[in-house]
Amino acid sequence: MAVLSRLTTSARQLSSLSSLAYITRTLTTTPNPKTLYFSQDSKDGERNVQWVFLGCPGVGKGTYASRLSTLLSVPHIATGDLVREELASSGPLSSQLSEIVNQGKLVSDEIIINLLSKRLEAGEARGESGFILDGFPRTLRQAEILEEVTDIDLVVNLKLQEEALLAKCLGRRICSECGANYNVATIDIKGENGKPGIYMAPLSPPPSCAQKLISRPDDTEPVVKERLRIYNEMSRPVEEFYRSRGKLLEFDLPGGIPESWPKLLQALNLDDHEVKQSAAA
Ligand SMILES: Nc1ncnc2c1ncn2[C@@H]1O[C@H](COP(=O)(O)OP(=O)(O)O)[C@@H](O)[C@H]1O
Repeated sequence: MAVLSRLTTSARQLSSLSSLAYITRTLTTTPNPKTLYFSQDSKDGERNVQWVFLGCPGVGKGTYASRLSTLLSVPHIATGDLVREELASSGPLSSQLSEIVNQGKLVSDEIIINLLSKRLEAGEARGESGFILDGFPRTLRQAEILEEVTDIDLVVNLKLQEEALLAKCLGRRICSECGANYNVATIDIKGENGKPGIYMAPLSPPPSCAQKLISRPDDTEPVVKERLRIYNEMSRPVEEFYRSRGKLLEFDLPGGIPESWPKLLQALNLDDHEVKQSAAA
């Protein structure tokens, strides 16, 4: 896969890539996801979608990226998961990574690109094509490198007010046995001064997972606040990077999954048939 070899080369050369030039354009057009999605038909010899999900910690990137990856039959690649797998493997990087992650900081561009290259390589060996990236790029430099190695079709920017983000991170639970994600928080923020309120019901575990729930060590209040601060400092510019290239689709979450999923599909122009199939799944 060309993307892989170019990304691997970028990973090797990263330290020398001190000033990758990028053109700041003032395009404010919104991409047309319908065109993007339907142009991917493999029968026409086109490749699968190459999408990116941006958004603050706790916004639900993983939830929606994972649902869309099933719908579009492309892998969902979350760099946070790659980091956690590396941590769990107790490999040479793991103690260095755990310190960084547990302080809410970003790991280096070089490490993250190496982990992503390895993941793409393994996927290529399994015959994967296309991707939905979640949590990458998170710095301007990562975005510039990605732009150099491949064409990203669409970038979905999920948005939610900060009060809800903190509550969602603190309410996040994972089944230690099957890895499924749940959320025990009930979010009920009243609208005021023209700002809309938002209600999100908890995503409760079934009895089979209820006794096995754990929290991520970086989902504590001080660490979440630091991750939000770092997102604003390091990742907001990535939104502008894609906005200026006409690739950014802004999506304000209207509520929990039942309200947001159909609206997201609508915003992406994925047709009724697919919506009904996925709602039934
Ligand atoms: N693209 C990236 N660049 C640097 N660090 C990353 C990247 N993706 C993940 N990480 C590291 O992994 C941690 C967990 O990532 P993730 O699960 O995506 O968290 P979040 O809930 O904050 O979006 C991050 O706080 C960061 O330390």
